[in-house]
This record gives sequence, C-alpha cells and structure tokens, in this order.
Amino acid sequence: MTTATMQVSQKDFEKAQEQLKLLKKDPGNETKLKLYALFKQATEGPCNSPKPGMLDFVKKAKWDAWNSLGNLSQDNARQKYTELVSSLISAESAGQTKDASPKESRHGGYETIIVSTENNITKIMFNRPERKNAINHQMYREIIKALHEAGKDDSTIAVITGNGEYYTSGNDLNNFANVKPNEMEKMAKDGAELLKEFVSSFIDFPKPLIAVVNGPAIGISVTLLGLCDIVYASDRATFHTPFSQLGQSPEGCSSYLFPKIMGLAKANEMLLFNKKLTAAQAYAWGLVTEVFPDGTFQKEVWERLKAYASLPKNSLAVSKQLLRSMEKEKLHAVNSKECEVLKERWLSDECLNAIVSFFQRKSKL
Ligand SMILES: CCCCCC/C=C/C(=O)SCCNC(=O)CCNC(=O)[C@H](O)C(C)(C)COP(=O)(O)OP(=O)(O)OC[C@H]1O[C@@H](n2cnc3c(N)ncnc32)[C@H](O)[C@@H]1OP(=O)(O)O
Repeated sequence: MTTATMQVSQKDFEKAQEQLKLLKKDPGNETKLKLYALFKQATEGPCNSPKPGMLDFVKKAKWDAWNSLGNLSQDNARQKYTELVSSLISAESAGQTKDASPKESRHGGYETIIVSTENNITKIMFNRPERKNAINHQMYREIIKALHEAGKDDSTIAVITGNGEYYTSGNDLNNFANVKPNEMEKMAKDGAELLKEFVSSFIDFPKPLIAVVNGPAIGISVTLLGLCDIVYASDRATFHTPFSQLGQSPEGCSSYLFPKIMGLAKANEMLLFNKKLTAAQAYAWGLVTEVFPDGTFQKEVWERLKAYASLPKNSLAVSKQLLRSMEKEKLHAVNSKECEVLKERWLSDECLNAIVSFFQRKSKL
C-alpha cells in the first residue's frame, strides 16, 4: 500500500496544479506564498538559493516562505500542497453552490435504490444493505429508470454507490431461484433482455458517471466499472468477478473493456480464473482511478466531486459523449454477444449446480 499511496500522492499533486488554475477567486497573498513555498519544496527540496536583498520585497517574501519549510520532505510538501488546493477548491465550490442548491432533494418512486440530487450531482445508491446490496430484478429496472432520468435532469454528473458495508454483491442469486423446469428457457430469455437493457443504459449514459466504491464489489458491479468515467475506491473495497466459479461468463462489456484497461493477461486472471483484487491492485491494473483511506473516503471523495460538478455542465457532457462515441457501436455489439452467451450459460448444469450450492451454503465466495 505504501507504493500505491505515494503514487496517488504524486498524481494528486499534478491534478492539484491543474485544479489551482480553475480557482475563480484570488486566494490572497499569504495563501499564494504558502502554495509557492510548498511547490518549490515539493519539486526542488529545501531552499537552496541565496537570500535576496532586503529591498527586493517580493523575492524576499517568497524566499522566506520557502526557507521556513526547513527540511520538510518532498513527499510531505506534495501532500500539504494538494490538501491546501483541495481545501481552497471546496471552500469556493461550497460558497458558489450555497444559494443555488442548498439541500439534497430525494427522488421518489424507488424501493431498492436511493436517488437524490445535491450540488449538481445525482447520486444513485444501491440500498439493500441486509442482502449486501445484491441486485434483484426490481433493482435492475429501478437503476435503468434512475439513469434515464439522471441523464435528463439538471445535474452535471451522476454517481453510483452502495449503502452500508458493501458496494454490491452483484446479481441476486435469487433471480435464478424458484424457477420451474418448464420456465427455465423463459427465465434465461427474460434475464438476457433485462441485462442487455441494463448494460445499454450505462453505455448510453450522456454525462460523466462516477463509481464511488465504498466496499466489496462482486460480479456485474465490477464489470460495469469499465463503463464508468471515473472510479474512486475505499481501501476496504475488493473487486471480484467469479464467473467461472458460478458456471457463468463475463458481462458488462468486460470481455472487451477489461483487456483494453488492464491487458489481456491480467483480464484473464480476473475473468477466467476469478482473481479477487484489493483496491491497491485494482488501481495498479487501471480499473480504479484513485484509492482513498476508508476513514476519510466519503469526505475526500464528495469534496472532490463537488468541485468537479461545478465545472461547465454542457462542456463536460459533450466531451464525455465524444469520448464514448468512438466505442459506442462496438460496446453495444459486445453487450449483445455477452448476453447471448449468458442466456445459454444460465441453462447449463454448471451454472445451476453453482446456484444450488450457494443456497445450500456449501459455497460462498
Ligand atoms: C437479470 C440478470 C442479470 C445477471 C447478470 C449477471 C451477473 C453476474 C454476477 O453478478 S455474478 C456475482 C453473483 N454474486 C455472488 O455470487 C455473491 C454471493 N454472495 C456471497 O458469496 C456472500 O453472500 C458474500 C461473500 C457476498 C457475503 O458473505 P457474508 O459476509 O458471509 O454475508 P452473508 O452471505 O450472510 O450475506 C447476508 C445475506 O445476504 C444474502 N446475499 C448476499 N449476496 C447475495 C447475492 N448476490 N444473491 C443472493 N443473496 C445474497 C445472503 O444470502 C445472506 O442472506 P441470508 O441472511 O442468509 O438470508
């Protein structure tokens, strides 16, 4: 984790320099001197230039600020610089959004998810914590509806996350339970249609979509991360796609996107051999954008997202659509193919035995 934390810190440092340029208000001379000193310390180490003359006020103030940092390490200076920028950005965005959007507004009509909008962000939250947020048929349908509405509402970005300990444990295996033998074909056909529509609503989502992975993620909730634009994860999160173990096959366009994201060899370990990744591994393999300590995860992530959601909405939407347009047709074709294969898998003995084992409590992941 140490290496990952250092990498994250360097990446944050570079992002912070970019974010600083977006500040609309001048933060004042004292803060600017602090930023200058931390930047010099982070990039060059302790102050090593000769002290300017007493009458060169500006240079002397800068030199004093840098020199006052003594032997602060470059890593610590990067960290402090990043934190300072982040606090300036959130203070500004809190000020800007105060009057425009003072309260969270909750969207009605959902039972398995919570949908709300605040600070130009529509949040879709899996909400069956007692079932580890397993996705039943109703939840698939409600997420399709929520994404459709979020795509058209006034929000700038949308976020998908989980309530409680889990992000989600993936497909609710009860979706396969209590099906009579003569209804198996229909169950598989209806399931494949629902899945195709569900994944399509991620492929076609017109605004930036951010996954906030608060805890363990399993199955389809992991594959869908490839269709999200940013993935933030708590260091408590894990990423598991146990398709072979369940006698099933990859979905969510992962058979195409995972090899692109992490390379074929690593995608094979996840999609064929059920390799479960820690958050640090998922970050190293490119599936996750950034990992945060669980203790500060919510605070850090939402502060960051608030700042992003104050960027120009239309510019973000057209840029997202431009990026997605290069791949859209291909993604729909992959989705169709994956659903076709899964429809057959759901009728196989391998899959049925795995479901029976789960319910007999012989097998848990
Ligand atoms: C339209 C169909 C589209 C299908 C798309 C294809 C999608 C594929 C996938 O997503 S594959 C992944 C499927 N998920 C799983 O196989 C996970 C199964 N669950 C587990 O292995 C474990 O429950 C666990 C590791 C997630 C958590 O274990 P533990 O901490 O010991 O908790 P419990 O098992 O006691 O869980 C509490 C309670 O929740 C029920 N539950 C959890 N996850 C699921 C699930 N995915 N499906 C059904 N039920 C689930 C669990 O059974 C417990 O219920 P109980 O209290 O015993 O009644």
